[in-house]
Amino acid sequence: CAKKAKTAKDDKNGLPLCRMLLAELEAHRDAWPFLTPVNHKAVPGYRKVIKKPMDFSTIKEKLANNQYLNLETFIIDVNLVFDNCEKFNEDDSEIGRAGHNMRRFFDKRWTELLQ
Ligand SMILES: Cc1ncccc1N[C@@H](C)c1ccc2c(c1)OCCO2
Repeated sequence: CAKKAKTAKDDKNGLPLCRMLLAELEAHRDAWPFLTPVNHKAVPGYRKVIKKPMDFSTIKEKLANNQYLNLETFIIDVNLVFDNCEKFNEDDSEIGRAGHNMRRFFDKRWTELLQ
């Protein structure tokens, strides 16, 4: 059969890379709104507006349970955190700005690591 393309996305190093990237996200000063699931009882409207909640602790759990096929499926969940943030929060707000900062940081890091 055709030799599988060797890229960081699907080779055996994909998952250690995900764990490293997640550790960096969790350690970031602007990670605080994203560390645990949003408590929809404390945040009116959240459950209705955000169809697929995601946060760093849930991603960590999914990594531990081997629920990510490769780096690609991991990146999709990380981007979901930031897309949910943009949908619910004003750009000019504490949480909105934290989301933009975290997305910028993440995009820079995974593209650097993939080169
Ligand atoms: C990412 C996000 N988007 C929209 C709303 C919340 C959150 N984060 C939660 C943890 C959160 C962050 C900050 C809070 C809070 C909850 O509850 C009230 C006090 O301030």
